[in-house]
Amino acid sequence: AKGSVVTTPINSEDEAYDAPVSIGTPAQPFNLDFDTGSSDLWVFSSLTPSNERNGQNIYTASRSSTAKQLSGESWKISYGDGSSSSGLVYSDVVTIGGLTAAGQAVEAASRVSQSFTSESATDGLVGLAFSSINTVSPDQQTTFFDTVKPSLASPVFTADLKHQAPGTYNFGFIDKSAFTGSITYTPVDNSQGFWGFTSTGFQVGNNDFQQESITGIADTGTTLLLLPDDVVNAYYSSVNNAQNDQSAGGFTVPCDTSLPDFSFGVGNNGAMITIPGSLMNLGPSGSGNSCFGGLQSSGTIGTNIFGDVALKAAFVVFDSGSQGQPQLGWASK
Ligand SMILES: O=C(Cc1ccccc1)Nn1cnc2ccccc21
Repeated sequence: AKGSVVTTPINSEDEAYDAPVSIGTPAQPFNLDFDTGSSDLWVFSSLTPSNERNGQNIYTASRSSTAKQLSGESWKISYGDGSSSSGLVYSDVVTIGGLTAAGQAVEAASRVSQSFTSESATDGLVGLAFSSINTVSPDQQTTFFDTVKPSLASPVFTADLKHQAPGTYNFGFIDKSAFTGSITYTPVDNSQGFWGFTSTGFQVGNNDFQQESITGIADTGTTLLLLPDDVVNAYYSSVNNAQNDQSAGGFTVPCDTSLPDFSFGVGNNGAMITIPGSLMNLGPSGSGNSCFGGLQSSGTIGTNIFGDVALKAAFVVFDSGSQGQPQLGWASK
């Protein structure tokens, strides 16, 4: 089987990307954030207090003839940015891009934190990291990808995010028309449950390539590209009037400045993904006439994060192991 679903930026800053998902019988429609940085499929629900909702679609299990509560099961998740949600668990039919997962764990929120409430465009998340970090307790559940994997023509999914334009998540196949050149594969360390890999280094504009092992995760659920301070300083030191403005939350640049490209190395054959300078500006920072940089410090996080700013410059293959070992494939587009 194969699936293909269109994913769309939720706002003019490409802050996150939603895609349509149907849950239950008859189908209840949702717009969910596909997140390769977590492994819970959760939705706003009839359990979510009305003062924590803001127009989101809600899942009502009692209206689905195929919903079954997983008794005694619950979930509770917190994300790196401090946001969180928790609730109860049902199994139900979940359809994404023509692919149907019967008996998928659907995590119904009985509470959500403020940033989820205020993001009215997003009704929840589809976790696409490894099932080893799914939070359902006492019986851990599988991600949508793991649930449908046995039925897929190939145990892969791909992410093709775009700047201010619809992109695509495909399941079970690689669309050769979606990228240029060849795909460079690199091994994945999934010991922490993420799509972890090591980039071989970086390049600012047309300067020399800087060889530096940069270990991080490919995370569609994170907006920014979060890298070590030496990389971030090398980039912004090449931008006139760039400044690290704590009141803005990081590096800002003058909004009318053309920015250098930023490239990062993948694989052991010298391949690079190049983020055009235009995509390194995320728009007004909220203070002064400065704009917020798409590259920021991973500082105290403990890992580097190749978020949407990086991923939207590439066609990315999340390969769970057609060769036994999970791997990430990177291609330009
Ligand atoms: O939380 C983060 C970014 C982050 C910030 C600081 C430390 C570590 C990571 N991304 N993310 C990934 N999936 C998410 C889902 C919801 C909210 C944020 C999400």
